[in-house]
Amino acid sequence: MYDKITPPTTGAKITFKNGEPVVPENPIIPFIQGDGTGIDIWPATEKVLNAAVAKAYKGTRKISWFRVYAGDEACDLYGTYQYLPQDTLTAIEEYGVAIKGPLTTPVGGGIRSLNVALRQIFDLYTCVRPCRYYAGTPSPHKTPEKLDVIIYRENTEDIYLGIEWKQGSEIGDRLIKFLNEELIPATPEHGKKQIPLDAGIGIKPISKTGSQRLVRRAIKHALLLPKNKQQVTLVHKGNIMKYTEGAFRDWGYELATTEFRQETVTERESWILGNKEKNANLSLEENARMIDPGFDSLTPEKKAQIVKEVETVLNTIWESHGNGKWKEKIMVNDRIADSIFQQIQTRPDEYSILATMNLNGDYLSDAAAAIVGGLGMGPGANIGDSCAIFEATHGTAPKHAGLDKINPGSVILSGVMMLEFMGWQEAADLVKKGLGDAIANSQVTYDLARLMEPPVKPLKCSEFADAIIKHFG
Ligand SMILES: NC(=O)C1=CN([C@@H]2O[C@H](COP(=O)(O)OP(=O)(O)OC[C@H]3O[C@@H](n4cnc5c(N)ncnc54)[C@H](OP(=O)(O)O)[C@@H]3O)[C@@H](O)[C@H]2O)C=CC1
Ligand SMILES: O=C(O)CCC(=O)C(=O)O
Ligand SMILES: [Mg+2]
Repeated sequence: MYDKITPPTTGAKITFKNGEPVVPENPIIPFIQGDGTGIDIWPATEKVLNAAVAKAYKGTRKISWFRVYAGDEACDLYGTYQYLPQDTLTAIEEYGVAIKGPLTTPVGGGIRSLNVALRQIFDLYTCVRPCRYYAGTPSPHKTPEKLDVIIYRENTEDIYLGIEWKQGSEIGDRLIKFLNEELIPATPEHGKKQIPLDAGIGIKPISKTGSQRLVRRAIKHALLLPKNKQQVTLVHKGNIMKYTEGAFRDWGYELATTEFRQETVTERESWILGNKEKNANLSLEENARMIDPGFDSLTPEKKAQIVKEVETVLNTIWESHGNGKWKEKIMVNDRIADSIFQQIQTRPDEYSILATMNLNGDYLSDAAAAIVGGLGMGPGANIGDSCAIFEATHGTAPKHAGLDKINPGSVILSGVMMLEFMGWQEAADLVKKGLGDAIANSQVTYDLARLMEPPVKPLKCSEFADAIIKHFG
């Protein structure tokens, strides 16, 4: 079945039932060490996860690691350009849950992202990236503890689908000609716009199915959070990209107010209900004026539309959501993407789950990680209906590779997410405690040490792993 790798002789497969993992006591879990600093981070991660499982379950549970290859080391083993060998894909498909270090993607040309390819091949449509603060972590932000968000990033479409044509390529030029001469003139709203003849072209597909399955998972997660964190914010640039990013927002609201009607309230609905609660005699038009500050300057048609919106909300959900009942529901709101970058800094405690499309989520996850300690503290999971691959937010950080220096925190915390996904909460809790206590005792790698006041002597990557294990208690 495999060409150059052999699965462990002990252990069993994780399977999936209705999208949930069914985990044996001794699961076989494939791992990709990764390029660049993967060589430092992976051994540290494996050591910490093994120690936590051994301590939590005293030998009754154990992970059998199965080394599989991707990136540079795959080319070393399988031959030139064999960046993502079939063996690796077969192993991940067979064993269902995997964990990986970072993989290199060249800019401008060369291979497309192996990271993105894995997400697409296994339809891992949800990228989950929690950004939470561990006490004692130095941060450039004054109140990093106020940020506690989980980014739910759509993981398979948007411009990451990778359908692009290089400037000057034959098909790219044909496409521009076709658009300029036929499709754009046939679309009156585009007026006399034309695409520059020397442009590269990329396609940005955002589908209803892709958007709604992502938002569905985000809302399901919100249902499990404490009441004060039960909120999902749809992040988009829909003012500019109306039929892609704007549609993501609309489809998100549509899903929330149909599939989760009893569990959710939208921000606009909460305003309408709240206005009526404060003044039972408020007319529909007065209510409409209060939810839309520019109401009086709108056209009659637009005014009528908003009055109708108010009427529909009051007719359909007053009974289930009115008289303050909406305060017990999951709040679904939306924010423009550029605004959310400043909001997570200026009003971090107002946000909880941020549901995004692929590109916005990529940007936002590095920005949010920076607030809580940097890319060394940014874990992640790529989750589909029958497979999950855990990986950090950061990349290969090549200048630090092989120096036993880099912070393994993000991949270790990705391992924590994997243990939680498997239901091995006791082991996950041990790692979180160990990592939290190591940081609280200023036992940290260079990235955090340099931000501490007064500065502390940094631990090596491997020493940080040992410190975490010592702090299991
Ligand atoms: N999922 C994946 O596998 C990903 C892969 N990549 C790929 O990685 C390669 C390198 O990308 P690059 O843009 O340099 O981004 P990286 O995320 O690899 O690194 C950028 C900088 O972030 C800091 N950093 C990254 N990881 C850590 C860590 N574990 N601990 C502490 N600090 C960290 C370092 O800053 P400093 O030097 O200031 O300390 C580093 O120089 C590219 O080929 C890119 O495509 C990128 C993102 C995700
Ligand atoms: O695949 C890559 O090289 C980059 C991906 C990335 O930045 C991310 O998923 O956060
Ligand atoms: Mg990224």
